[in-house]
Amino acid sequence: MLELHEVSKTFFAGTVNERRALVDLSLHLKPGEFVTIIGSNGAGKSTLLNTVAGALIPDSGTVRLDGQDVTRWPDHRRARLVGRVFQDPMAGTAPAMTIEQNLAIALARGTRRGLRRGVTAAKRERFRAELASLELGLEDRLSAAVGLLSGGQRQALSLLMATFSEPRVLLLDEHTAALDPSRAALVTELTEKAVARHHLTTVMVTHNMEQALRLGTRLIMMHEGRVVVDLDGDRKQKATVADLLSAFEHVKGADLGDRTLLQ
Ligand SMILES: Nc1ncnc2c1ncn2[C@@H]1O[C@H](COP(=O)(O)OP(=O)(O)OP(=O)(O)O)[C@@H](O)[C@H]1O
Repeated sequence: MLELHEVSKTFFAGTVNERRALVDLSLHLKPGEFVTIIGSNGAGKSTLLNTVAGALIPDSGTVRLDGQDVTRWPDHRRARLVGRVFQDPMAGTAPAMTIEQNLAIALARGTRRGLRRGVTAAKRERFRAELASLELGLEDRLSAAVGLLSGGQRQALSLLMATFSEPRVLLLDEHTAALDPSRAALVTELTEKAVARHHLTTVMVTHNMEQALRLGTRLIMMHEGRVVVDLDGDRKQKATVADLLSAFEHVKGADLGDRTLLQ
């Protein structure tokens, strides 16, 4: 479903500021696989997601999505294939537009500009039903400006917008990190439901080790642009925070950084 083969990306190559963000990184995800990614600061986690989304083109290597080589496709060309939710609740939605306008844009994602963005009665009914599944009462606020919603509500809406057109891969970039604990728990629960409902192939970056262990079917740890630990099946199920910490200790020079949460 998602195949990264020997992908490398270096910023400011050949200067004193050179940063090797991804180093010959290979990662193959089967359909429906849900991988959580942890790693030290600057390990390359966001660069990996940007490379899958097409926000960054790698220096070398290939990215294949659903069997197609998308390595050189710009992000707008991949929009239909990739859903993404960012850490910042403000990033995924247009605040001045209404809930239904935002949903209409998400539904039209990847189709030709200007086509099919209008809100018809049939679409409105679908939006109402989808919003009701969030259980936040948003189905009665279709005409409300998104800027009026709380951070948690906006993140739930962003998640819905990223998933309801069933992308081939869903990218979650620390999408619960900016929320208070109860809202983070709600968005996490909605994430699990959406992934299960649409059988989404998912890549989630998190600094929360407990979350990385509990969610998903596979866990990878990155360091200096490489995958240094890759656990799935029983090995992931049985792993503990202590195991992850000890794995980090065995990676030369690894520093968890001050943003990592152990539970
Ligand atoms: N647009 C950019 N321009 C220059 N350097 C960049 C850029 N994006 C990332 N880098 C560098 O590439 C390396 C990997 O960064 P990246 O943001 O992918 O790491 P990360 O694992 O997401 O880190 P964090 O957990 O701190 O968010 C870092 O050294 C970073 O400074």
